[in-house]
Amino acid sequence: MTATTPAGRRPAGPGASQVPQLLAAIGRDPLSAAVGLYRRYGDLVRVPLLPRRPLFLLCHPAHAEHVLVARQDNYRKAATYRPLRVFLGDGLVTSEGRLWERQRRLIQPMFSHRRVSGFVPGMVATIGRTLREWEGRPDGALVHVSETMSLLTLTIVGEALFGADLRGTGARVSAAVTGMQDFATTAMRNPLLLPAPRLGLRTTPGYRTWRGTVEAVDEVVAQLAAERRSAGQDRWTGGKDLLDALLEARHEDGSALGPRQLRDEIVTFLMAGHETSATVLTWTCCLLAAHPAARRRLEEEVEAVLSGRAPELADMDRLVWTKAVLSEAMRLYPPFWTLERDAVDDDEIDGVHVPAGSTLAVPPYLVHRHPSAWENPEGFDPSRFLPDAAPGRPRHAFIPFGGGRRGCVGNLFAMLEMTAAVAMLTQRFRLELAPGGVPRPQPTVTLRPRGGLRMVLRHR
Ligand code: HEM
Repeated sequence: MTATTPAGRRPAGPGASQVPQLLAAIGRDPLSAAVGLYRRYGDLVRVPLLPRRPLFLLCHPAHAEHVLVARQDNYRKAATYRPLRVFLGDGLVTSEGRLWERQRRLIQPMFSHRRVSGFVPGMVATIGRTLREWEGRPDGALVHVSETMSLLTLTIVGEALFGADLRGTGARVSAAVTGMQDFATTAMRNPLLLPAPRLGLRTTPGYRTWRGTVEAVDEVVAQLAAERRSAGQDRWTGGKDLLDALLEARHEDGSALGPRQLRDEIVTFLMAGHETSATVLTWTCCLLAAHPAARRRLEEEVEAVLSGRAPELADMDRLVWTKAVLSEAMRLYPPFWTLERDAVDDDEIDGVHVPAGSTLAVPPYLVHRHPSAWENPEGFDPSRFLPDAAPGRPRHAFIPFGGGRRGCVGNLFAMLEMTAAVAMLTQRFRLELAPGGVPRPQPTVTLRPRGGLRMVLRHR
């Protein structure tokens, strides 16, 4: 199949009469629907969802670069993020314009290389504590990998950014985030959402339960802000954390962040900073079990670099295969499997007219499999991420952290915690697939293994 839509031609895609059928398919499984559209029509697909406001599916690395980087000023977070906005408010992920710029300026320094590097000892201690629970389990026990990874990454974010011990409330927050994602996903598939967002949300099944979930998270968040530890001695950095920065921030007129903005930011970081990394760690465990040669190489690297001791910051650069494995897991199962934007003004992509108000979906899941950039795209092959393995690969063929100014602020944080977690897990255990094998991905806001992931624990 030719992937590119020739310039100047009307883009390929289903006709208006096929839209109801397509909406039903999106409702059932949006990932399969996107893959189906790509296979049938190529890498620039136009779907006439609403009159004058079509949906474009863009799967080529050059499209990703166009929307996320080259013409980023013309694109804002899509209306499909509205269900998320109800939960995250105007936090960094969902805000726009000057408000977003101000927040990003305030928060970015907290994620500098120096600051984030300082989190490594705390991350390692938390990972060690989490894995000790598995050490007590008998060989052959079934462990809940996705749940453990979720609690692990939530605990790390809580401690690093908010100086809070979330081990007690963690399971509640984690379950709430999952509930929020499920609801947001159902809402995003509600055909009423785009023309009538409020009605779309209220008519989505589970709306009431979901409001309850939001309130439960709000309680935890309010408690976090109220319990701000003043001494800070037991904080990882020994210095100021994100919560301090938010509490101390002042607008140009000298006023502090209001309680609503503070709440939105905390909820945003609890969500964006934990479920994503947890999902990658979960898929990584699963892929390693399915590819024993890659796992053996990982075990050898971890032994050669660490000789049985805990990882330190200086080791991170030397755990080259470990990081390649994580990148390959993110290529195949990018947590944010689709990124969506609305066009502010008219644009042209590959010679195709994109009217203002169109929604553009750029799915990393499909960009990461585009044959122009990836050989054997469906295969698991971490060596493609070894240094100098693919000098000519377009930069935006790999966009697990998005791109441009709205790219992930926590990417280094995530890479450090995930590298340490995989290395420490490999030192102690080997995880085997339980009957049923590799689960199918479930496209919610993040791409989770359907039904969670349980694996068989083997001690090394
Ligand atoms: C493997 C882990 C992670 C992945 C794959 C990931 C992916 C992404 C992606 C794709 C975006 C852009 C979304 C869009 O363009 O619509 C994003 C934004 C963001 N991420 Fe991450 N993320 C990860 C970990 C983290 C962590 C650990 C944190 C915080 C500690 C974090 C905080 C954020 C925030 C606040 C934004 C919004 C940035 C902005 O719009 O200015 N993420 N992330």
